[in-house]
Amino acid sequence: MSLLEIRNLDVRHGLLQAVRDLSLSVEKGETIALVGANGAGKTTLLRTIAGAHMPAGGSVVFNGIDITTIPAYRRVGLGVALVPEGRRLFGQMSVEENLVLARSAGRRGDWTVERVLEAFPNLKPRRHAKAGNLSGGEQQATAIGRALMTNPEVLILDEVSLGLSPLAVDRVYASLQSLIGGGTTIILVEQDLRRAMRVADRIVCMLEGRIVLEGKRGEISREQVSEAYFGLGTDKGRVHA
Ligand SMILES: Nc1ncnc2c1ncn2[C@@H]1O[C@H](COP(=O)(O)OP(=O)(O)OP(=O)(O)O)[C@@H](O)[C@H]1O
Repeated sequence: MSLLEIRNLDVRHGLLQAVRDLSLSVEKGETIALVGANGAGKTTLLRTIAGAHMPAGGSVVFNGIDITTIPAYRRVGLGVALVPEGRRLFGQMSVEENLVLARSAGRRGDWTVERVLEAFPNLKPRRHAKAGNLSGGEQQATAIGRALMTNPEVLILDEVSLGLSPLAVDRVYASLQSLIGGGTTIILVEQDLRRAMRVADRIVCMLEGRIVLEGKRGEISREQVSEAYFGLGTDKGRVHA
């Protein structure tokens, strides 16, 4: 049984259908990079998995439990954590307070403030700083740390690199790498194709609400992903590389 089974998912924003009849299985310990042009439906898919948006059709099954209609806060308790685009930290609260607050929402587990600070060493001197005064990279690290404090079984990261300097992106990925190596299941949206293809076990490319290409790292080329990204050569439907 896969950790996450998305079946025939339809998601709408009013009249606009952002996700169309989408099915995807995610195995335990896998890292999936979701790529695709602006408006392809990536954020909508992640938010629907996390329960921030309800689908019009289809189902989301996590650990064998149908969570399709379960509210977001209860999904956190089941082990689903989303790091949203824009990070959404409590700006007037310190890094530590943001982290501690998340713990009560999540599952029991090994993540502590100390462990997050070990995973993201650049946060150590900023522990008592207000989140609103942090750099973009420090905010992203705090947002990921906050998600980790819920002891997730699947960590969902939207636009990991958005608005960060190359150095800050390197730092965030260096920390993520230890999680990826440690068996945490990760679904991430990454605009930088080269980085996505370096970090993920599997690349999933979306176009206009559908998956048009998916393949394991090493079995899929950048050219294939680029073509799918722009909708070239995908008239045959979903392609498994
Ligand atoms: N709250 C909303 N209300 C109305 N339409 C929305 C809303 N959120 C997204 N959409 C529309 O749904 C479609 C999919 O958007 P979504 O943000 O999921 O795509 P994306 O692949 O994450 O794009 P981006 O890379 O630009 O974030 C787009 O056409 C977008 O305009």
